[in-house]
Amino acid sequence: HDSRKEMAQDVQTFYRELPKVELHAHLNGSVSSATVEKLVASKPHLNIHQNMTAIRGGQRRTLDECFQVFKVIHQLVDSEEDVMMVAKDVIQEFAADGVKYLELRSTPREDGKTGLTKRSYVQTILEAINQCKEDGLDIDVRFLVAVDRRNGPEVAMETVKMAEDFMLSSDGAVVGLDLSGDPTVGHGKDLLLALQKAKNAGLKLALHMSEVPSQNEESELLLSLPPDRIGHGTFLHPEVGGADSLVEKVRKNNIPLELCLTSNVKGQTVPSYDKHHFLYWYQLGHPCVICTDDKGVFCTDLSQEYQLAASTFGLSNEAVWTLSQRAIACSFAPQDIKNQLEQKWTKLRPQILH
Ligand SMILES: CNc1ncnc2c1ncn2[C@@H]1O[C@H](COP(=O)(O)O)[C@@H](O)[C@H]1O
Ligand SMILES: [Zn+2]
Repeated sequence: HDSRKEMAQDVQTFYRELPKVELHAHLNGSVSSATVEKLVASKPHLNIHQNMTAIRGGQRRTLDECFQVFKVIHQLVDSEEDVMMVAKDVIQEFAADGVKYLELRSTPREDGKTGLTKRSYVQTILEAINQCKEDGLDIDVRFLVAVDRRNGPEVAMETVKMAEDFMLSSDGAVVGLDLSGDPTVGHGKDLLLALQKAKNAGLKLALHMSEVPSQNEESELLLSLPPDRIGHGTFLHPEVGGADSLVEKVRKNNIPLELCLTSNVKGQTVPSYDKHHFLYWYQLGHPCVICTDDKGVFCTDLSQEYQLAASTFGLSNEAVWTLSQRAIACSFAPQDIKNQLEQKWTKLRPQILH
């Protein structure tokens, strides 16, 4: 059945109309069931079914099982043509959900059989971004090149070099670097040099950190860079085995957190919505940005995530509006774009917040 229809019924108009900023979205995790259907139909020999690419309703998976799901999606998306369709669909879906500014991230992949190279992979996504712009979609899209921590320091360095090239040649579309991948594999210390190089070159850093317990040492190291944003940061604070020193560093540097409620609950790193670390950081007045992570895999969208945060933590519409507006400043957009977005929010406010 169609999960988008399921959602549309129970997300209130206010959250749909709310202008939103999405800063943490992995391309292949964001592929909707409608797009998966098209991919499955074009590759019948793979014998892949819808239920292998998405975690529906009240289902939970271990984080490990979530990473198996990405492998299935990667099998379905293995050519320039697929990457183009997926990127365009994902951008259109975010735009239709009221996202006015989107930072997509994706890990460059190659495939000998289709001729896909890591460079053509990124180039294709940038082309999709340009096409959506030409189509007049009301969404500004930027791109973060992702480093998969599983692939080790050499690939990380190679990816950083490519990201630097694209930053200079993409007319402002490539703004930063992401560090992601299975958090239980590899160690941040081996990637520090590559990350430092990216930062020195002017790429912004959005790093997954403390997504699982017992990574204080790695998080301490990564925070020394320091990154420009943190993905998840689920286990940074002392109440969950983190440390005061970590919290202090994050607060002192005012590093925004990208928080993904459904992803964390379905991936079982957080036991229930009301126990989500959003509350801890929000109560400190720390910059928190609500994001989807993998809207396709976790069957959600950004409107739904805002509604979830509001209903779980009792946020007024006013507070939700402020939350979405404050995300603008956390983006890696150039200052003139941030100003334009602020103006857009100011203009829309009386129509939507009554
Ligand atoms: C659930 N929590 C998560 N933690 C860490 N990394 C994640 C992730 N969700 C997604 N990714 C990263 O994004 C890739 C899929 O998109 P792309 O092929 O890059 O577009 C995954 O393979 C993983 O590296
Ligand atoms: Zn993520």
